[in-house]
Amino acid sequence: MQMLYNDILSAKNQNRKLLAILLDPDKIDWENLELLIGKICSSPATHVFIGGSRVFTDRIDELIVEIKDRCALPILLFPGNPSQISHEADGILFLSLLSGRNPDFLIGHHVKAAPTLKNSKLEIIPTGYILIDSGSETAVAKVSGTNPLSDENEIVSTAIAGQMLGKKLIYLEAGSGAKNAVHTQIITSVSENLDIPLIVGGGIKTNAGIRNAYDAGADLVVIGTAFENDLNFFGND
Ligand SMILES: CC(C)=CCC/C(C)=C/CC/C(C)=C/CC/C(C)=C/COP(=O)(O)OP(=O)(O)O
Ligand SMILES: O=P(O)(O)OC[C@@H](O)CO
Ligand SMILES: [Mg+2]
Repeated sequence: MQMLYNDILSAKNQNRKLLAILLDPDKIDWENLELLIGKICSSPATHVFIGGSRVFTDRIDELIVEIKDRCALPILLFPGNPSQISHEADGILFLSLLSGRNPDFLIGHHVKAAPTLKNSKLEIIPTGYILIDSGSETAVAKVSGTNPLSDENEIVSTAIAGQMLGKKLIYLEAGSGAKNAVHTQIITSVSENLDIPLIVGGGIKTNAGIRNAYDAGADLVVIGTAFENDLNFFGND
């Protein structure tokens, strides 16, 4: 049963906006984990995403178990490669980097991960991942050796192709800590051309930035760096 996906879909249909906090397992302050989890639980977040373009720690399982012990939010893996798969999570954004032409990130990592995922209880959500130019080179561009897109027509066409390929979500990514978030005009054009839910993330630094992304047509917004830097971010304006 596609519980997680059905919830995202019904939220979209009811215009109920969703918010994910992205945790990079390498950047966890383990001494203050309880505080972090408390802040996540009392935040407006509806989901927790876990991942990074590169992750070196072997404590992903432990991190997820700790969060699940204290917090009821669904946990979705957001992996840069197959080494980040944890069976403790609820689901996985099975990302294909549609903005690039690197076969490893279009299908190669997926082939490697498939046997493990087939034997797991993780809910698998095929996701078209589109890297958008945000003013400077991002970690995703570096690890994948691909260029971000900047042309609006190409971005919209890529998103439509993703939906036609059967992706269940489209994710417009400016890159973690990006100088500029995805432009509202791009979010609107893409959302008007899609039936499936639209995720937007990267470089959103204020609560007003979250609202702008929602108003432009994002169904789910991802916040990583701003929350990492300030655990009271969601109390600010
Ligand atoms: C199918 C499996 C198992 C993996 C898919 C692999 C693909 C196609 C990934 C897409 C490209 C990619 C490298 C995505 C990483 C997404 C991510 C978690 C970004 C988070 O931010 P970071 O790039 O780690 O930022 P920092 O450098 O600030 O930590
Ligand atoms: O860290 P930030 O800039 O919030 O980006 C979140 C996420 O979209 C990155 O993959
Ligand atoms: Mg990272």
